Amino acid sequence: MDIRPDIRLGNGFDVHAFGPGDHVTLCGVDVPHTHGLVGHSDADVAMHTVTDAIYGALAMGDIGQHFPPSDPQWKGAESHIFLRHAVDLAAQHGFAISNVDCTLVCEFPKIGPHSEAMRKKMSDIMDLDINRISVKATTSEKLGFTGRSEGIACMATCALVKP
Ligand SMILES: Nc1ccn([C@@H]2O[C@H](COP(=O)(O)O)[C@@H](O)[C@H]2O)c(=O)n1
Ligand SMILES: C[C@@]1(CO)OP(=O)(O)OP(=O)(O)OC[C@H]1O
Repeated sequence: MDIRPDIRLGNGFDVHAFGPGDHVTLCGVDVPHTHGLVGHSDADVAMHTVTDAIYGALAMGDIGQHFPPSDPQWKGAESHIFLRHAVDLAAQHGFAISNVDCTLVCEFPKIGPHSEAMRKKMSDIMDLDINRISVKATTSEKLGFTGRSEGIACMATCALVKP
């Protein structure tokens, strides 16, 4: 008999381009900025990335398969809908989320002053202790599309456990 707990790791990656606007929404927090982010939904690149990491850990597709960008239902949608769907899907399959770690890549806006609010927001949406949620940031040293401030990229890792 296999008595090991079932542990699953998933990763996520997403990019959204800057466009007109005066703020970006990251992890559900509105951060004032010189530009907005372009997307079919609210373009919350961080929340999409964490959502995809959970789907990845479950080996159950990706955000675009669950919420097709061709479906007008999701136009302008708030991304907590997608994240909560992934969390509920994990629970339906007997998994608890152990932890989430995400890294935003952009020169601006600076994430540090907002990271606690972002962790708190994700904690509330996921019903997960804030100490299990990490939000980090790095520049790409002015290299590449993030370095040219053409958009924001995000990477995330998620661990699921089935006791
Ligand atoms: N958008 C960002 C980018 C970076 N930070 C913080 O600055 C630190 C140094 O960034 P480097 O890319 O020069 O290594 C980084 O560790 C973050 O703490 C940020 O808050 N927002
Ligand atoms: C979130 C969805 C919803 O239609 O649209 P976008 O906001 O464009 O975001 P993306 O990261 O490209 O993922 C695809 C879609 O599922």
